[in-house]
Amino acid sequence: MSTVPSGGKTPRSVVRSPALTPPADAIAPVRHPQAPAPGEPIGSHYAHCFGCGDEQPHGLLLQSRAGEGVTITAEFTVRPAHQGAPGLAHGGVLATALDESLGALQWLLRVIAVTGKLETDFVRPVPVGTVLFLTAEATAVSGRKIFCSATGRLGGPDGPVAVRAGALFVEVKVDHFVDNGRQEEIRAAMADPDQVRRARAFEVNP
Ligand SMILES: CCCCC/C=C\C/C=C\C/C=C\C/C=C/CCCC(=O)SCCNC(=O)CCNC(=O)[C@H](O)C(C)(C)COP(=O)(O)OP(=O)(O)OC[C@H]1O[C@@H](n2cnc3c(N)ncnc32)[C@H](O)[C@@H]1OP(=O)(O)O
Repeated sequence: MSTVPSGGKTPRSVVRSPALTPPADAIAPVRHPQAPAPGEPIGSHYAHCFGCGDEQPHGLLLQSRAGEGVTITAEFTVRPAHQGAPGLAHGGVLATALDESLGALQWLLRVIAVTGKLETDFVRPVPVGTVLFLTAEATAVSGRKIFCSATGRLGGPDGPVAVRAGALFVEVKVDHFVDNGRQEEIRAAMADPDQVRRARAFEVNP
């Protein structure tokens, strides 16, 4: 019989697909001079975002803070709306939390990017009521490609690892959203000066 506690897993090395390995000529990510200071909260990029928006009552309401270098920390409280099995978070919701925390790195790089690839490891079940403590880090940049990884821990920043992700984000222009988003929401976003300012600020780099 295993001595591993219920729900626990022996740590194993993470194997990522080749697309998540930066090429030899990739460079280290550079923290933008106007990035929020370490410890500063990173606001929602869009009020209707399922990951961080406060106008999504069943969303994750994930809250992020800037860390040192090109890192962020984030917290997500698992609520009953996020269940997959009785009393446990849905894996897709946990993937969303990882995706959103990785997305928040954009505030430190000051580029707009979308997830091209997201690889997730579900290490431990995450009960409803858990506060998932996430860290995310940009690890390399190659042209428009941003390589990054994230980890989610149960109950505290030093809690047991529950989820991990490796990801590739691809830099895009604001037009990516304008050209592809449903017109109703794009029109509303464009009519909101704060939203437009937020988006345009990312397109002007020193
Ligand atoms: C007015 C409204 C404005 C709203 C925005 C406002 C503010 C934004 C500010 C801040 C944002 C802050 C936080 C955001 C937080 C969000 C977190 C959630 C993020 C998401 O949840 S976002 C949704 C899911 N996401 C998508 O909806 C993407 C759909 N997709 C596409 O739109 C295209 O697919 C795209 C653009 C990815 C690439 O298309 P493309 O034509 O531009 O470029 P291309 O294909 O050439 O790829 C270039 C290089 O990336 C490699 N590459 C690409 N994809 C790969 C893959 N899957 N695996 C391996 N490599 C891949 C290629 O191999 C090539 O590599 P190489 O250069 O070496 O050849």
